[in-house]
Amino acid sequence: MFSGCGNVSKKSKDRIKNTGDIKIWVQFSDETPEGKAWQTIVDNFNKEYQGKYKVITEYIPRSGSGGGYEDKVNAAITTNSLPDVLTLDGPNTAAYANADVIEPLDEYLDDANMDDVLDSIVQQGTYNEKFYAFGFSESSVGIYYNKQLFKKAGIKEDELPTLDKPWTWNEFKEVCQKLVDEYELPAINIQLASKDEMLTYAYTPFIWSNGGEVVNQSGTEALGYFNDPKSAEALQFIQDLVKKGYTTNTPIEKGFETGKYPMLLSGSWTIADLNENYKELEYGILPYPVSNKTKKLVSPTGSWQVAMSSKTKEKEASATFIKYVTNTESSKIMSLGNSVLPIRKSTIELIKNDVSEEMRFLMEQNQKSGHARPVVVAYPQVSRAFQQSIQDASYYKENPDVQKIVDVHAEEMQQVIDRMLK
Ligand SMILES: OC[C@H]1O[C@H](O[C@H]2O[C@H](CO)[C@@H](O)[C@H](O)[C@H]2O)[C@H](O)[C@@H](O)[C@@H]1O
Repeated sequence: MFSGCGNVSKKSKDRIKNTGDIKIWVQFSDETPEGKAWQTIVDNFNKEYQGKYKVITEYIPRSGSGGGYEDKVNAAITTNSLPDVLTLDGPNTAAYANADVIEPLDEYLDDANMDDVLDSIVQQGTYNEKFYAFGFSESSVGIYYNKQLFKKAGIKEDELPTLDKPWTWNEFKEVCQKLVDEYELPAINIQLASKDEMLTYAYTPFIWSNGGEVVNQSGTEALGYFNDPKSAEALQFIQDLVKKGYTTNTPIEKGFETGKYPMLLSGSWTIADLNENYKELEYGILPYPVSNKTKKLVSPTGSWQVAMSSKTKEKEASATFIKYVTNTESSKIMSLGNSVLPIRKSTIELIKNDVSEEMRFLMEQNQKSGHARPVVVAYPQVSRAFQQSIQDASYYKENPDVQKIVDVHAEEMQQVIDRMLK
């Protein structure tokens, strides 16, 4: 009898808590273009579902080193205090799903028109054949260049690379030399100083372009892949850029934006920043430089996603919001507001005439050469080892032997992968 009473009272407690209000954590600030676009979507949702569901967002920006948000999520996992819905980066899906932090969404998606969603978004959110996390934007990275600095250094518009004829690594180095000779400053900020996921995200395409890999297809082997000479050659390319003074791991703050550096390696969201805060800058975007040997263009994809905490009591409300933030209209608001790539074919159709030439270029590059980061349960640790190997390579005086660097870090990756697979 006692136990019966206990159950009834627990159930009714759950019902009382089941109010339709949901809390969501996001990894950006409400003052950024992304935060503003997000709040518009949330306001629209709250209006449409007034009286039924209500979303409250907590904005927890990632710090410069990529921590902040992730640290808070990790702490909440241990104290069982995650919100109903949380954001997570695309390549972390396997780690979160494997640890049962997030809930599969498949049973809620019958009316979500999933055929309209880009394959890259479905793939990054899928683990063990279940769909766990829904990307709310897609991404791409390119080489931003300052039109005036290029012109003054004698680099003509018709010499610039295209998606069909990108610069090889050697051609890219020749251009860097020309710019360094002219301006006596590094030619490009490749964001080495970010020391976070940006390094894995932006530099793995160099490895793939050269025919290398970080891990094998099934994500079980790093040894023999990350330390294959083809992968090492890509790190050598990056080390050479630092060694020759073409780039630096201690760049001037906002050096490209303020017209000092001729080039910047960055994602599509930089378009929003430049258009808003550096209106004077005349810039364009160029494709990734390609391996001298293969000449294969590869660019990064992947983006932040929304997922339902496996502990939420508000499953219907959470799923309804996740579908809302990823529908055609919300994807349009996010893409135009934060200059990020759409996640749906219908959104691409809807906005293709409204986006800038630079954005259209990145959308095309994405279709032609986009490559997702590997699906590995130990992704966070593998990525950290990758980032460390880049850091090591960039300190070329201390670590001149790139093969040695990849040998050490491939071993480190293998150890964490093996531990996870046990
Ligand atoms: O503004 C869109 C997003 O831009 C960043 O994320 C992108 O770069 C990350 C590497 O730094 C990469 O891991 C992620 O998959 C890309 O979408 C930023 O870190 C995000 O907070 C932001 O939503």
